[in-house]
Amino acid sequence: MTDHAVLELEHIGLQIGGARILKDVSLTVRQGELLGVIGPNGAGKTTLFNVVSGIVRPTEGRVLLAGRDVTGEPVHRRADAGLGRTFQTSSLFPALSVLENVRLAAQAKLGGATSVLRAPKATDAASARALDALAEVGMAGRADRVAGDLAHGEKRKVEIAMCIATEPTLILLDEPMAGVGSADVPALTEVIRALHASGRTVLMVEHHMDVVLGLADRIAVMHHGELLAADTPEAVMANPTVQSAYLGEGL
Ligand SMILES: Nc1ncnc2c1ncn2[C@@H]1O[C@H](COP(=O)(O)OP(=O)(O)OP(=O)(O)O)[C@@H](O)[C@H]1O
Repeated sequence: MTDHAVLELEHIGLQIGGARILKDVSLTVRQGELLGVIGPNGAGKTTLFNVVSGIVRPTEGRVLLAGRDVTGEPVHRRADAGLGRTFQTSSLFPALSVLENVRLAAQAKLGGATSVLRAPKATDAASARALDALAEVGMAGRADRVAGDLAHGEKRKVEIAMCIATEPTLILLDEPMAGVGSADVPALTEVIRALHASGRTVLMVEHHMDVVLGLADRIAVMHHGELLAADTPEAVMANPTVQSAYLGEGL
């Protein structure tokens, strides 16, 4: 991990109608860091992710990617700037093969897919990148399978491969364990651990506390739209404010 800030959230606020969904959230993600975001249901975690990726524009504050203010920029410009994201629900094309799914993601980033002259070369580069990404998540052996036929945990791995095929500088994982059977959680956890070990920067919302505690360098705790704490897993678990926010919710 370095001190270089990949993402900076400065005093983020979001007001929708009379409701204050996010309140003065300031947070920095450093290069190579895995930062877990936790909080009870409705705390504002997904909304915060949407602010980072550009789906939702905050009513207050700034979002900086690698020091550049992207607050007013749309989703695709942030993707061009190095932001990669997975979603809570599956984003795979079920009728296409695993490789085709990942290649489409790589092609979208490499460009050239719409150019007749550059298409073959771009396709080769995209295929190579897609195979590398599949190997990284342990799915190279499944490249020719129809995506819709995969087990849920495997689909999640392919979605992560699609994300890394775009070579992002910051990866947002939105509840990567959502819908994954408990038997598949350890393998998926290891995929995320390996992503982090390879030096990638990851911001992850996850309800599975064991997973977050086992993977994160730091944990940010959201509650009622506020950031209660952002600290090491040990410090967060020992924090009385965090404990009371989770009272009755089984921290
Ligand atoms: N567009 C919107 N209009 C009104 N309220 C909204 C909107 N988007 C989110 N909210 C509210 O903001 C709060 C935070 O929602 P959010 O989905 O970000 O929470 P969360 O921490 O991700 O919850 P969960 O863990 O259940 O996914 C909730 O009370 C939600 O109802």
